[in-house]
Amino acid sequence: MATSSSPSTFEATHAMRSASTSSTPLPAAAASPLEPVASDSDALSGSKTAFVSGDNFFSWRDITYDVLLSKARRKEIKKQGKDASSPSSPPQEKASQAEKGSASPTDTLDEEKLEEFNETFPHLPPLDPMRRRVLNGVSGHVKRGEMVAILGASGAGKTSLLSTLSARLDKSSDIAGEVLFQGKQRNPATWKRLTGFVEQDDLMFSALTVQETLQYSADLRLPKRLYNKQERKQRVEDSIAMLRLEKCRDTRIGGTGQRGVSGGERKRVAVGTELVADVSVLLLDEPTSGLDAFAALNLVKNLKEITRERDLYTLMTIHQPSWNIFKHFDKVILLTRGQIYYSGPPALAPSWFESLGHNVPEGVNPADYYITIAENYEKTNAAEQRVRGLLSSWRQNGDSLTAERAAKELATTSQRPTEMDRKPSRIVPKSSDATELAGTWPNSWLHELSVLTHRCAMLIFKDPTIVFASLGQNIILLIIIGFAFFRLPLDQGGVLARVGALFIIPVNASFAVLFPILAIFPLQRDIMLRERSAGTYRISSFYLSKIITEVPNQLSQRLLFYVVIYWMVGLRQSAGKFFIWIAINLLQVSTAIGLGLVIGCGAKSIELANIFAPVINVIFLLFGGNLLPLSSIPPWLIYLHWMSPITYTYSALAQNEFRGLQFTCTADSQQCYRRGEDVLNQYDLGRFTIAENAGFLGAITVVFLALGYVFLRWFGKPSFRYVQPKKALSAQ
Ligand SMILES: Nc1ncnc2c1ncn2[C@@H]1O[C@H](COP(=O)(O)OP(=O)(O)OP(=O)(O)O)[C@@H](O)[C@H]1O
Repeated sequence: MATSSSPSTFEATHAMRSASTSSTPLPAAAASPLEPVASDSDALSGSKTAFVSGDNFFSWRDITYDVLLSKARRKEIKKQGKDASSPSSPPQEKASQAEKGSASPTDTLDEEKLEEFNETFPHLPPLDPMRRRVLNGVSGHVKRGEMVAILGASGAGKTSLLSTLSARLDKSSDIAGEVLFQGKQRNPATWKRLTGFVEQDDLMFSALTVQETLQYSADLRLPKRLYNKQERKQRVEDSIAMLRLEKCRDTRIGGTGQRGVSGGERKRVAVGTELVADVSVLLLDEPTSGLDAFAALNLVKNLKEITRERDLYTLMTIHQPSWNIFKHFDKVILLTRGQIYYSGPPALAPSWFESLGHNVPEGVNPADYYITIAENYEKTNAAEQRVRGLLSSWRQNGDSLTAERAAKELATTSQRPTEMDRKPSRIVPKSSDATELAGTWPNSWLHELSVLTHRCAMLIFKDPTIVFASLGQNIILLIIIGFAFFRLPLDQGGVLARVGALFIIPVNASFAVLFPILAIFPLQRDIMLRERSAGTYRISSFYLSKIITEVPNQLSQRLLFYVVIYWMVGLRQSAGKFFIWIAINLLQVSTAIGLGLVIGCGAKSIELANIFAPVINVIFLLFGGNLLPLSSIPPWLIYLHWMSPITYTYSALAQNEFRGLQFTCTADSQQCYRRGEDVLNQYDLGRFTIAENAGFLGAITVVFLALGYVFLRWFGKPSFRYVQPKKALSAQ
């Protein structure tokens, strides 16, 4: 494969090269008050990058994104630093690194390399040896109504660029550069509502239909004061039509083990959940992944139409597109090692690469070819030179090429690229001026609560698998426990069996309630995180909606169990005692719901939740029952006894049953309890009254629910970070 940059077959190459050497600013005629242009000669000192910005542009310049190296690697580097400063550091190490050639600017950071880096990129923030530079001086822009793709091999930095531009970044990374939307800094108060971000793992509720999914999104994201119910419905209808989802509107989304919409339709629905809102920027992370070539092409064509129709700024990452798909983009940005090696219309890519001596072999998909040549898959020096050649050619000449094109784009200043072939949009956003929404939520807290509660209830009704499974579990345990303790007699055997039954019933409840909650809550939490990163609703309304639906759901499921088991075991025949039995057990179920929410909100994944839940439950039953007498619990563990809901449930149920009960003794009884009070004294179950125990259970429920809320706030806060001009390596 030839790697030289001559002979040139690209007509613009000559012009480009001369432009780059003379550092020609953009033609003055191109600039207008509406479309301010920052060119080579202004803005960031030292930057060579042409910067196109203005009312019709979403632009970014010299983006750098540095991530912390792993702890072990940082330790190693620190150690190496110390060793290097000692005279005994091995010189051959440096030589071998230089020979290999680095994969990215920060893979090895000897002084020579730092110097070379600073000479090549004087306008970028210096490298930090403790960080890895994932994006290195990336610039570009999307014009209104354009669809742009970011392409590159795995690990090239595509998702990082998309995340930086969307501002969805974690706190540990360092970012620098400049991002302008319509010529201004992004406003943190409005940006998340202006952008629709379609994530790669399109999490959705499998039980809801396409229409329901879109309707809930519209009801939550469109402000009620601007859109009445009918208009929100209409927006969903229009989105269904735009995304060609008519045929599957009543089909469930589906998921693992549940038939639903096709992969392509699922992606469209994910796009739809963003598009029902008044977004201006549509960002998509690998929307075609997992789709066959036909479905992928259809999706891209559809996205292009929508981009035109709604005048969006659309930017997506894409992995190995077919040439057919590649051609559909208005512009493509090719990335390798966090740097651009081509940015421009796809139609001009062949000439650019040919000018560098890279002719696409016959029968090879050009898009694949361009991505492949920018990686050193062969792990040879020649391949390394090829990759470096591509990068340096773009650095030297590509920017000028971009500048030339930008000048042309700007010359057609107020015209959108597709003004001529645009259809009038079905959807006319009412809150496109996002300042209207700045600092406020789209809807009132009560509206959020009502929509979210409705959705939670629908999820229970429409996917009763978990409810049926828990009911089945309750019935099986009812039969086993009921017959094991069936109609207990009032003799000494009946005393011990009663003690066992009154302990095992709350223990069973704590497991039976906790696990069904953990089976569904983590997914709901992840969907909440995605929805909240678009500023959709408050955490408190989400959390309360969950409590409002989960409490009656669990209580009603358990109620039947408690009624029947009371009769089967043959507990006290008194209405008052029966209702106390029900009340105490339901209070304990509330503590189990609270614990489920604490674990569900606190554990980062369902796997972790399923590890924590049994451990916590076993601790509570061990220290809360009569397995371990109070006197034998070590003092430093005694608080576990007082924290356990089983302690109070068991004590209250035992008092309710045993107080005033008489037992018979036979001559051969080794130990005889004649009165129920003797049993309570023996097991130390009368420390608090029934009412006090009920109070403690109520208090534990409140503490658990509050703790769950704190965890949810803690882990559920989306992280947004905005680069600020000239504030290198800082973040908000
Ligand atoms: N927060 C982070 N911490 C550590 N490394 C990171 C972080 N973010 C990105 N990286 C690294 O940066 C590189 C680029 O990642 P990115 O996800 O942007 O690649 P990509 O081009 O989207 O790849 P893919 O197509 O496989 O998704 C990868 O090597 C990744 O491991």
